[in-house]
Amino acid sequence: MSKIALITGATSGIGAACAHLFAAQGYNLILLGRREQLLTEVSKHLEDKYAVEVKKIVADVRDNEDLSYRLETLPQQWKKVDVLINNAGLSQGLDPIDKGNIDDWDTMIDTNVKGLLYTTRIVSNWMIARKSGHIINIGSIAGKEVYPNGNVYCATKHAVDALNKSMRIDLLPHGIKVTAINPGMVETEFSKVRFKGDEGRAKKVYDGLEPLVAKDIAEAIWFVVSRPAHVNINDMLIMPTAQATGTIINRK
Ligand SMILES: NC(=O)C1=CN([C@@H]2O[C@H](COP(=O)(O)OP(=O)(O)OC[C@H]3O[C@@H](n4cnc5c(N)ncnc54)[C@H](OP(=O)(O)O)[C@@H]3O)[C@@H](O)[C@H]2O)C=CC1
Ligand SMILES: CC(=O)[C@H](N)C(=O)O
Repeated sequence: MSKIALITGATSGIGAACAHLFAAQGYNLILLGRREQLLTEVSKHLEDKYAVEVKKIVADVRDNEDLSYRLETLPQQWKKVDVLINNAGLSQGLDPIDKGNIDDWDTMIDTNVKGLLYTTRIVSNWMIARKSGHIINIGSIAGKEVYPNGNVYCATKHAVDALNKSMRIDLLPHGIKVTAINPGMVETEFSKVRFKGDEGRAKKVYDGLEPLVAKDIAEAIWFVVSRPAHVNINDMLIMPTAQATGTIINRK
């Protein structure tokens, strides 16, 4: 029987790259995101290419009622989730604390922290019932340090760091592995979303350096997931060679 991975934020970037890699390894997938068309395209491509089964969940992780309904009404065999990748997340804006947009703050907190909690609350119970599972939380270098104007995004990723450590303690008696993957600069839709569609500004973020690509992070996640049963990698920080900290970057 094939293993199952549930990936939130699977319509682009790191989540979509994980979907590809896990499908290539023969995993059946539950893919979650808000953009239905992209979810359909990714799912169809993977089903055709790798002959795996894919369940799509078009949902917003901020909406606990709808998310719970969609997860709890999955057929029983789809609740045997082996790997949960809590990846859905975003940054909105890059402003000093006195000028921040309150709606952006709410969006980041509701998605990056509360959405991750809502998903974990449900899926961890499925894992506890089977006394096995692996939860991968996508944090960030922004969860290890802060950078100018990163304030609320950094706070949400520090919260992910704390939750990752807490989850490992709480789920320890149940044999569930918990790992944080903390990327530096990865060229995805991340900066386009942060700058609200301003492609020029988004591109500038990666000027003069070779950033990570989503596949680099997916490969690290696969490495973590494919360790022997007695090995857990607690925390991984992955940066482009040209990036030393959140803001110290060697640009050519
Ligand atoms: N790129 C980078 O430099 C870094 C990224 N990260 C983290 O990696 C994770 C993935 O980001 P990345 O791949 O780079 O960026 P992308 O913007 O390419 O992907 C983000 C994904 O999250 C999904 N998402 C966003 N909001 C919601 C929501 N409310 N409900 C459900 N899904 C949602 C998006 O899907 P949809 O819009 O269809 O809902 C999309 O699939 C995030 O947690 C991000 O914070 C961490 C460090 C660095
Ligand atoms: C600084 C980073 O590497 C990260 N992509 C972020 O912008 O938080």
